[in-house]
Amino acid sequence: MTPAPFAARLAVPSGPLFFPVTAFGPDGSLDLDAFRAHVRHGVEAGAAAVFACCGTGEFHALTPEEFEDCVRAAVEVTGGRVPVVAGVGYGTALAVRYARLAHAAGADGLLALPPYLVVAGQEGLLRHYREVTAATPLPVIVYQRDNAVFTPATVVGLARTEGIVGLKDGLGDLDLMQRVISAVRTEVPGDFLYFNGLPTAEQTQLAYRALGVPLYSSAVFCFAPEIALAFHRALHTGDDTTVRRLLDGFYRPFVELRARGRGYAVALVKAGVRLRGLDVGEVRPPLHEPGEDHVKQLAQVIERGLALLDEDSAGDR
Ligand SMILES: O=C([O-])C(=O)C[C@H](O)[C@@H](O)C(=O)[O-]
Repeated sequence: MTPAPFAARLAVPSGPLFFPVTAFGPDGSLDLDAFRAHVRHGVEAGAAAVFACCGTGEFHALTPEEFEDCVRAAVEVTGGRVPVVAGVGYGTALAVRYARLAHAAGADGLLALPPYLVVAGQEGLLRHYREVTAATPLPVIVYQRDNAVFTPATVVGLARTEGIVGLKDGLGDLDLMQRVISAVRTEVPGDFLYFNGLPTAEQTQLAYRALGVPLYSSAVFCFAPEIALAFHRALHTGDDTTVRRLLDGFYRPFVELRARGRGYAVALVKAGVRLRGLDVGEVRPPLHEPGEDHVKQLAQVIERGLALLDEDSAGDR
């Protein structure tokens, strides 16, 4: 059976979008076995797509060889059950190189991270993403955040580019997002995918959904797939009581803890995966490990989140 085109497979996701961490051994080298186990667990738990080597996957800390090995491992483990999207980034030449490596490794699509370091104008940004997209036949999702923030006109330009299928927003400016969605809807025929890509996107997903953005990334899915799945299900079935219970009892404390340290967006997620029993190692510099006290608090937050699910099923009985 020919798999449905990439955008159609993502448009109505059957579960959370999974951004796995990348596993490292005690000496800091890549641990592909642990990475495979992490990806396998996520796909079997119900991920709708695997976004390998993105922000949560420490793209910035991987050599091109490690990147290719990880993407290939994710593709093998996933076995076509759900799409594998690989992060690509840095300046145009390197981003093109990563895109080709991802293509060679069998990825189904690319997430284009912001270009490295410079703050560029709209014209240069558009050219950058067009060149990266032209490098392979893979569909590309452009990730808006930090130094890559687009005007509605630029997103119209991106959406008109053959191969660019969507925009993932990590900025959180709802007024801008509304204008972007309106401009693309008015000026570009066909579907364009939008993703809420803010850290712990569940926290803001009610607002994004109201704008017409049904898709969101989930870092929580890495270490508490039960909670991420319950939230996803509740959101999609209109179970507002569960949505609110998880937001109040789990997501808010997690978001607040995640804001306590620089780099916790990744380091705390990795600590969560270890707490749940899979040794994916530590983050690589320049990130650093969370303090012991914060890891303890994370364990409590996870425990409380899991207990909320028990309350939920007890209520069903
Ligand atoms: O590049 C990345 O890893 C992401 O943007 C996805 C994350 O899951 C993000 O939603 C987060 O950190 O919560």
